[in-house]
Amino acid sequence: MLNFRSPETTTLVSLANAGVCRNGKWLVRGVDFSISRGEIVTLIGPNGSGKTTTAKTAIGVLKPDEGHVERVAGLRVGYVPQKLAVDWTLPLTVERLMTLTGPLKRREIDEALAATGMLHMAKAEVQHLSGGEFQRALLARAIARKPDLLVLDEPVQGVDFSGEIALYELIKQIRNRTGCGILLISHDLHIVMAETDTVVCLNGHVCCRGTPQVVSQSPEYLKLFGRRAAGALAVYSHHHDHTHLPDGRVLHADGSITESCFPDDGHHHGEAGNIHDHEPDCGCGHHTRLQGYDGAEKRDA
Ligand SMILES: Nc1ncnc2c1ncn2[C@@H]1O[C@H](COP(=O)(O)OP(=O)(O)OP(=O)(O)O)[C@@H](O)[C@H]1O
Repeated sequence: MLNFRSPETTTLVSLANAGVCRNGKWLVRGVDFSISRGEIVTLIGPNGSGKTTTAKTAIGVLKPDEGHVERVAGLRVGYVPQKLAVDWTLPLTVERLMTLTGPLKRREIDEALAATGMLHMAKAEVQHLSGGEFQRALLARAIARKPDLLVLDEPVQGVDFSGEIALYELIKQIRNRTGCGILLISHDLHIVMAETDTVVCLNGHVCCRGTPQVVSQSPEYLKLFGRRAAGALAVYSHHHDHTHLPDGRVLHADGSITESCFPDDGHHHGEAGNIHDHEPDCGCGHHTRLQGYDGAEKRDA
């Protein structure tokens, strides 16, 4: 297998202090990360935290209003958007979906459908596909033009647990076979694809980042999710020093509340990677978003 993490690996995209502003409001700000060939970067964060905005900025669909984005010359991007503007009242087969936005050779269509296990469904109507089949069809469409970078915006949405594991295994196979870089947006705040090299946690800015803590060795995890899941999924443990309240204001560790984050927010005291083990009620903004704001006593110390 190729050594994807060697230091000489090509950087495909890098963002430095990137920010996007609309109607006087910063949608994301101060975003730094890069994606290299063969690398998997996963963006997580609550709804509206700027994941899609960041991904679109990385691939050049949006221009940053501050900071810089650099892309390797001639970068080919395969993009699976979160939502697809398709008129569902019109008949549309899987193979027609493949060429909606540009021509492909028969061989390219068949190869991509075969790689995603969808060749037998080439003539099926897209409207009738299951959630997992639909995501596979979108993946086939994205890989057909042999991208250097694959951007997948919530590729496991509408897919059950076992379908999610199968999709992550497929994404891993695509990375291993083609060596492309992958930017993945995850709908889950704590469970990410096990192969993820770097998790970037957004909440209008980079709250924290690091490697997921691979738990496949843990007997408790194996008991809970089974061996197959342990190979595909990993837990990203993280811990924030402030909480984003439902009304958009920010509750800080000292109990003060401000309209927005401080420049140094999201960073922990001293250690590399900002990764800590934590309890489900550690008080990071994500939990309070999920569970409802329940007071200052659950804030980080
Ligand atoms: N063109 C725009 N003009 C104004 N606001 C926008 C625009 N695009 C996105 N937003 C806002 O920016 C914020 C970030 O949106 P974005 O879609 O990037 O978040 P997200 O983290 O991907 O969310 P989700 O998990 O719900 O998909 C949201 O509050 C959204 O309403």
